[in-house]
Amino acid sequence: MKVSKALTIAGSDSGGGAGIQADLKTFQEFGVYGMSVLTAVTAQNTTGVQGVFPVPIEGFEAQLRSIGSDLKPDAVKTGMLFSGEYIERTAYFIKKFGWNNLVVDPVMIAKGGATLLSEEALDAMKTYMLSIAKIITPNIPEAEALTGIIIDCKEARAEAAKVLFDQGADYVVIKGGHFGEGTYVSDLLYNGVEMYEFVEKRVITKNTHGTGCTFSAAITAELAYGKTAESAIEYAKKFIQHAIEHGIDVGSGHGPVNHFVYRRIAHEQY
Ligand SMILES: Nc1ncnc2c1ncn2[C@@H]1O[C@H](COP(=O)(O)OP(=O)(O)OP(=O)(O)O)[C@@H](O)[C@H]1O
Ligand SMILES: Cc1ncc(COP(=O)(O)O)c(N)n1
Repeated sequence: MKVSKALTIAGSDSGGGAGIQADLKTFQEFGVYGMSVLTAVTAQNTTGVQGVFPVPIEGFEAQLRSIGSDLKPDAVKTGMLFSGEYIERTAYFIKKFGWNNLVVDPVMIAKGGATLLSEEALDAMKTYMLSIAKIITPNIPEAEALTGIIIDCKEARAEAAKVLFDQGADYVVIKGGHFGEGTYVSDLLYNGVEMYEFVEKRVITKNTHGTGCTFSAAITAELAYGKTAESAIEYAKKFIQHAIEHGIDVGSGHGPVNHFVYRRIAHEQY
């Protein structure tokens, strides 16, 4: 049986809602064969991050080599890359193995405020990752950090999208989860020519752990199937909306979004 294959290069979330776990669950939901390379292990649950433990760099590189020497992902995503050194090595191996369809989710800070990317890594993210990214999916604070633009209105968000495009990504998606408290939440897509807005109703819920990881994993799964960037983003937006609407009540803090939402809805009909 021939299957589409996707690789995630990211950190582990022991709580299972974000990071590698969110990515693999999402790939599975899309029927895509998932592979993973771990940058760091986080001790984490719905209340926050209790510790961050990087995988030794030799172990990190060994995972990339193992995949590159045997398996060819149809699409790749990056999440928590931990530091400039891991970023530089990630870009090197992606180029060396000729992996295409790269989605860069420039994870920097967890929802609870824990740092997942060291400050010195900002330049490495711009230098190494943006130039090879097909799609970059920053949230508002990440787009601000990468561009130096304060995003307090739609015009500023569009300006930041142009700057990120000029830094090398083919498609820039600036997510709007952190954009005000309005009735709607909108993500902006810029492809170098036009700006598109994807708008959905804002879901009032505390269960939003892993929204960004799940959204970018869904885009990656669609790219692995050979979909265009535009249609991958459009479908991923619908997927994350369902996943947030059906968020899971586990733990005492921010529960995760629901990665198996389609199957669960199907089961509830019986
Ligand atoms: N309350 C909400 N209702 C509907 N959609 C939302 C909500 N919050 C976030 N989203 C959507 O979820 C996706 C992820 O957006 P967000 O801005 O939360 O990313 P993020 O901050 O990177 O996520 P994370 O906090 O997991 O790192 C986007 O498509 C965004 O529009
Ligand atoms: C390992 C890892 N990667 C990414 C996130 C961001 O997700 P969130 O902002 O929803 O906590 C996280 N918390 N942990």
